[in-house]
Amino acid sequence: MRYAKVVPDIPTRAIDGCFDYAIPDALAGSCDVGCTVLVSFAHRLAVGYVVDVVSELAEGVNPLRVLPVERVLAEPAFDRVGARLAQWMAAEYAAPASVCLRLMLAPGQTTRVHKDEAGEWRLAVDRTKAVDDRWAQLSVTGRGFVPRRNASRQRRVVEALAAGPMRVAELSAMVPGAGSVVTALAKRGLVEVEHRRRIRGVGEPTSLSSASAPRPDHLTDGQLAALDAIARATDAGCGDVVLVDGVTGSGKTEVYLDAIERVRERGRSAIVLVPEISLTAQTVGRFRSRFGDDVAILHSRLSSGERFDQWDLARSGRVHVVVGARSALFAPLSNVGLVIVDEEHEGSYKQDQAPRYHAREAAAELARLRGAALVLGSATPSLESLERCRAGSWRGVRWTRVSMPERPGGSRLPSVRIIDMRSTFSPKGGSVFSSPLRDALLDRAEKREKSVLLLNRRGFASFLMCRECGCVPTCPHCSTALTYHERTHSLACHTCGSAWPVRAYPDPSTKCPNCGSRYLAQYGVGTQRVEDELRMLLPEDVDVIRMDADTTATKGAHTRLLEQFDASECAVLVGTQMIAKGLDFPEVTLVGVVNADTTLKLPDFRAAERTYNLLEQVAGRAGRGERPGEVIIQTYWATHPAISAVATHDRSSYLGYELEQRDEAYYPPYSRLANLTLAGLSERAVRERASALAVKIRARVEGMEGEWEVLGPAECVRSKVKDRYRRHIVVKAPVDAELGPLLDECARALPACKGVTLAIDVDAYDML
Ligand SMILES: Nc1ncnc2c1ncn2[C@@H]1O[C@H](COP(=O)(O)OP(=O)(O)OP(=O)(O)O)[C@@H](O)[C@H]1O
Ligand SMILES: [Zn+2]
Repeated sequence: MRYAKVVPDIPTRAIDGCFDYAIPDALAGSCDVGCTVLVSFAHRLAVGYVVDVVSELAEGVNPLRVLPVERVLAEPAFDRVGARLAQWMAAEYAAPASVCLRLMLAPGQTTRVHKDEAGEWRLAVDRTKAVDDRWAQLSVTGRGFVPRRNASRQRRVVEALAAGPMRVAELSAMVPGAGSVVTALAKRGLVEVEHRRRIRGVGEPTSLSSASAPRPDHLTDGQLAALDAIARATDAGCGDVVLVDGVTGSGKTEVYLDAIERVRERGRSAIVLVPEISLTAQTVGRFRSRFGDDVAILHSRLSSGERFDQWDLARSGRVHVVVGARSALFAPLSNVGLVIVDEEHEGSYKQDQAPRYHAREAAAELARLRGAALVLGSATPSLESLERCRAGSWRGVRWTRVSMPERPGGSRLPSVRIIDMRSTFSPKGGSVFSSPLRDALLDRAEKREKSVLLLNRRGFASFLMCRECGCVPTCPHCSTALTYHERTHSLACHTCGSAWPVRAYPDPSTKCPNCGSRYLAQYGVGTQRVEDELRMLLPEDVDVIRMDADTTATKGAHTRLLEQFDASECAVLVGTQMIAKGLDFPEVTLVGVVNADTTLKLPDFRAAERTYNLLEQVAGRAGRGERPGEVIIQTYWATHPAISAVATHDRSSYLGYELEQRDEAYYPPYSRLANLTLAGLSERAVRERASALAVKIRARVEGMEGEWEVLGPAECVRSKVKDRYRRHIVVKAPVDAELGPLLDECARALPACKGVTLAIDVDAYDML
C-alpha cells in the first residue's frame, strides 16, 4: 500500500499540517507528488495537495484509521523540491503551508469545496485550459486547383494559402467569410485543416532598439570576473551565491545571458527574476533575442490564459529559461542549475500578503535544494546581501561579491550636481524647476538630446491643506491623507479607493471641512503638473512623454510610451519610480530629479537606503552612450549622506553612516525584524488581543540566547484602514534566530478570537 502525505487547503493556523491518506489501487498510477486531490477531512470534503508519497505510515499510525484519497483533481504541478520549498516558506514566514503550496499550482486554476444551500460539501473546479487554433493549408491536389472566375472569396483564400499554412482566424480577418470557404474546400479535399495548440503570452514584437542583446566583441574585466565566479558556484552545485555588484550600465544583463548559456550547454535550465515594473519589452526582448523560443515569460499583467500557457511551456519541458516577476521562482522547470535575481535590493521582492516571503531568500533556498547557483545583481545591493558577502557565508553556503566598477566601451558614470532648494532663488515663483535644471533642460532641447525627469512620488502625492487651520482632509475610513487630482477635481483615498469631488482654492466653491475657510489649497506636485510646466518651458518640437500609474494603466501602454521616447528625435520622459530602473537609452544625456528627499521622511528604517538606491539608479540612466551624462538632483536636504553620496558615486560614505545607525538601533542587517499587525472593527478587541500576544511573545523570548527586543503594541502609522483599527508589535531577534516558527507558536497559543486578524510579517519591509 502507498500513502500520500496531503496538506489540506484549509488555511487556518489551527489545523495547518500534513496528513496521511491511503492511495487506492485505482489511483495508483495518477496520484503523485504535486497532485491536487480530494480527501475527507474532519467530516467534510477538502481539497489538498500531495507533498510526498511513501510506502510506510509513520510509527504509531493505525492503518485501519487512514482514509483513502477520494479523487485526483489535477495532475502534478510541483515535485518534491517544490513541496519542500513551500514547507520551508511556511515555517520561515509563519504562513499556512497550503497558501505556500498554492503558489506552485498551474495559473488560472481554482479548485475549492464549499457548502451548498442544502449544507452539502460541493466541489467547484474552474480551470484555464489550453486552446487550439485551426490551421488551413492546401492539400497536394489543392495546389493545382484553380477556382472559378466569379468565386472571388474562394480565389482569395486559395491565393493566401499558396504562400503557406495559415491560421483560419487570421485568414478570416483578411477575407470575410473565409471560415466557411475553408470548410467547403476541406470537404472537397483541396484544403487540409489541422488543430494546433496556440501559445498565449508570447507578446507583441517591439520596435525598441534596446530590446535586443547583440553579443559584444569583448567582455569587460568585471564581466569576466563575474562569469568566472558564477561558473565556480554553478559547478559546486550546492546553492552558493554570487553578488554581482555592478554600477549602472556596467552590463549585468550580458553577464546573466552568458551565465545562462553556460548552464544550458550543460543541459540545465535557469530562472531569472526581475522586478515586476522592470519586466518591460526591453528586458523580455533581450532574453528572447538570445534564447528565442527557449524562454517563457511569467508576470501578473498577463491574462490567466497567457500565464497558463507560459507556465505549461516550462512544465512540458519545451522551454529551459523562465523570466518573470517574483512568482516565476515557482515555475515547474526541471533540472534548474541557475537562479538569477536582478535588482536584488528591490523592496517589491517582498510579498505583502500571506505568504509574506522575500523572493531573494526563497531563491536562495531553492538554489540550495536544487543544487544550483544563485546570482544576485544590483548597482545598489541590499545591506543584507553586502553583510553576508562580507561574512563570506550565510546559512551554510558561500556568498561572494564581485564588483563591476566600470561601464563597457567609452561610457562613464554621469557627473552629478546637487541643488539645495533652500538656497536656490527661483525667479518664477512656484516653478518646480530650479534655474540650473531649467537651463539644462533648455540646453538639451537645443542640442536635440534626450532627458529623463523623475518625480519621487512616494509619500509625496499632491494633497490639500487649509491655510487657515492647517487641516489636511483625510479619508473617513482610513487614516490616510487624501490625494488631490487636479484634472478631475477630486480627492481620492489611495488606500481604499473612495473619491469625492472637490475644487481647490482659488475656486469660489472651496470650503475647508474643518473650519469652513475658502483657503483650502493644493500642496505638492504631481506628474501632470510637471508635464504641464515642461510643455510651457520647452519649444513645441520637444516631445514630453509622461509615464505614471495613470498613463500606463492599459495593457501595452508602458511599451508604447517607451517606443515613442525611443523613436523621438528629442524628448523628455517624465515619470515616477517606474522610470528609474533598467531603461537603457544611450541618447539620454540629462537626468533630473525634481524632489529627492520625499522618501527620506517616511517613518521607516529603510528610508535612507531606499532614497540612495532610487537616486543612484535613476542617475544611472544618463550617459550610457558616447556622450557624457549629467544629473541634477533638487533637494531640501542636500547634506544627508544618502544624497551627497550619489554626487560622488561613492557608496562607502553613505554606507558607513547607514550601518552605524542600524547597528546602534539594532536593525537589519544586524538583526532580524518581524512586524505583527492586528486589525479589527472594534478598537477595544484589537487592543486586548495585541496586549495578550505581546505578553505571550515576551514570555517566550525571555532567557533566549542573543538579543531579543519586543516593542509595543503600538498604534500603526496607518492606524485605521477601511474602518479597521490597527496596532502592531515589532520583534527584533538575532540574525540566526528561527523567528517564524517562534512567532507562529505564540500566535497558535492564543485562544481563538473572532473579529481580530493577525498578520505576521517576518523580515518586514512595510512598517506602516
Ligand atoms: N562588454 C560589452 N561591450 C560593449 N557593450 C556592452 C558590453 N556589455 C554590455 N554592453 C551594453 O551596455 C549597455 C548596458 O548594459 P545593461 O543594460 O546590461 O547594464 P546594467 O548593468 O544592467 O545596468 P543597470 O543596472 O543600469 O540596468 C547595454 O546596451 C549593453 O548592450
Ligand atoms: Zn480610505
